[in-house]
Amino acid sequence: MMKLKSPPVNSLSLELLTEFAISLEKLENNRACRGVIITSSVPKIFSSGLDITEMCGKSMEHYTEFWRAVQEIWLRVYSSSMVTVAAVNGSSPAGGCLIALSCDYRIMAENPKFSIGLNEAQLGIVAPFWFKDTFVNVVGHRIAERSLQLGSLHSAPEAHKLGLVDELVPEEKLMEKAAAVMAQWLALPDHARQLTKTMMRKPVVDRLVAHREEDIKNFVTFISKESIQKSLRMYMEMLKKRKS
Ligand SMILES: CCCCC/C=C\CCC/C=C/CC(=O)SCCNC(=O)CCNC(=O)[C@H](O)C(C)(C)COP(=O)(O)OP(=O)(O)OC[C@H]1O[C@@H](n2cnc3c(N)ncnc32)[C@H](O)[C@@H]1OP(=O)(O)O
Repeated sequence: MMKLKSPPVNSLSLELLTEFAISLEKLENNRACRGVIITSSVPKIFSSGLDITEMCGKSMEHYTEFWRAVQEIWLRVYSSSMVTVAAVNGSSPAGGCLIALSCDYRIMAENPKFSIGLNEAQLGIVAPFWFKDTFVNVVGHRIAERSLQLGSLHSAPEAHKLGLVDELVPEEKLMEKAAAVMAQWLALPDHARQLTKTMMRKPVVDRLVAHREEDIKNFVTFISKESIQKSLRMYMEMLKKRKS
């Protein structure tokens, strides 16, 4: 099991992304480890997505390093040879949702206060093509398009209805259910499951691998624009105001 632990809200900072990638690599290289459940040890939050402070007021070099780390974590989770189950035990906007979408199966706590989705448009930013492709592969083109254009965050019941999560279970049963799903998936021979997973996901993975440097350049150019920086600053202010 891998538990995201970066209070208060599990923002995906460069440090957390780097630790996450190293832990995944260790598991991937351990022949005895055939599956991983990804969850959070922060109450009510799976992950608040990418750490916005990493994308605000920093240098081009920093944005480059940060975006490479974001790409890396997606590549590792999405193309993992292990069975990956997301036990979504709290809200999961944007980058947090991407991690869940990149797993093989998603189980979410059935709490209507928890929400999940790719809400980038609400921040005035655009989800890159590989976020979009991952989303489309889970929910289909029409639902993904509407949800992305509106930057929707869906309540747990709504997310289940749309197919964004596979199952809802009472909060106290989440880990038990995740273990049961893992056992079901691990009952199959690894090689057949792995080859099938690769067949389904390879085109999307290959697309980023082929355009990785271009994608970094696009991100750095986009995020460095003063208008985008202003939107991000306003969003952070809104988060702080909402609190007080
Ligand atoms: C055309 C070419 C295109 C190329 C473009 C390429 C790429 C651009 C796309 C980049 C992709 C970005 C994806 C992302 O993940 S962006 C992040 C999106 N995340 C969010 O919108 C979530 C925001 N947070 C929340 O909604 C809430 O915090 C919450 C997660 C629901 C939790 O609520 P609550 O428990 O009430 O906690 P607070 O709101 O009080 O937060 C506590 C604390 O944490 C700070 N914070 C929250 N989220 C983030 C974050 N993502 N990054 C950094 N900091 C965050 C919040 O400001 C509070 O701080 P203070 O205690 O200091 O006030």
